[in-house]
Amino acid sequence: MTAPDILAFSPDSGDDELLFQHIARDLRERGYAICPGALPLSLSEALLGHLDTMPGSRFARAGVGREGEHTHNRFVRSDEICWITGESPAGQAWLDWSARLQQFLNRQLLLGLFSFESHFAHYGPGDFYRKHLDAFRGETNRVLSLVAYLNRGWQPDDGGELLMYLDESGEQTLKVVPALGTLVVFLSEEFPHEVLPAQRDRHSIAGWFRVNTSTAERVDPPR
Ligand SMILES: O=C(O)CCC(=O)C(=O)O
Ligand SMILES: [Fe+2]
Repeated sequence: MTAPDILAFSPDSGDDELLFQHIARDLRERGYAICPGALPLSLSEALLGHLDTMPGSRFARAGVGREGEHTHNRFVRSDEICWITGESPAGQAWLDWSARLQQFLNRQLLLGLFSFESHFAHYGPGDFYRKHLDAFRGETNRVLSLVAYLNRGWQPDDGGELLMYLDESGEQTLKVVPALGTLVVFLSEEFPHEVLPAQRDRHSIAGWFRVNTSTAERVDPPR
């Protein structure tokens, strides 16, 4: 297993431009970017504060599959999610920040990202999400996946890593610790990945930038 070098950002830098440049460069060069401590601290704090106030009833068991084939398959994933609509100030701040990233990447990489959907995810102890792709080649308009972790004090033996498969053979993998402020961005069609079970509650946001296709009117899948 080889872990490519990862450039860390100071969470206090407050300089989105530098971070966005780093993400754009890594996406261009290898199709993914992993940025520990990169989510602006004020945004992390706001999202954590919001999570604290959210009743568990706002979360619903996550499903898999597209519209017609949408199912709740406990063998594939066992987390629960809550879509981010922007009705809370923290949710809106997240959407604003993601919109700035979208605009930057569109300018730099001409990706034509058109919209963004995202949800909070909660994995309880033992929960997992088996190996999957966020988009299937030619079948969907999810282009870029964005994950942000919201876990203070994550310890090495807490588990819950994101395991990314970097090559077709599945030999080259990368484990990402879901520590507060770590961001992962990757081409949705290119990288299978899975969430390993954790020993404790694991909070994150998962989001997808989409292009506008002829099927864009459909709710596809977000559920
Ligand atoms: O939380 C993570 O590390 C990744 C989640 C994920 O793969 C997904 O929601 O599609
Ligand atoms: Fe995923």
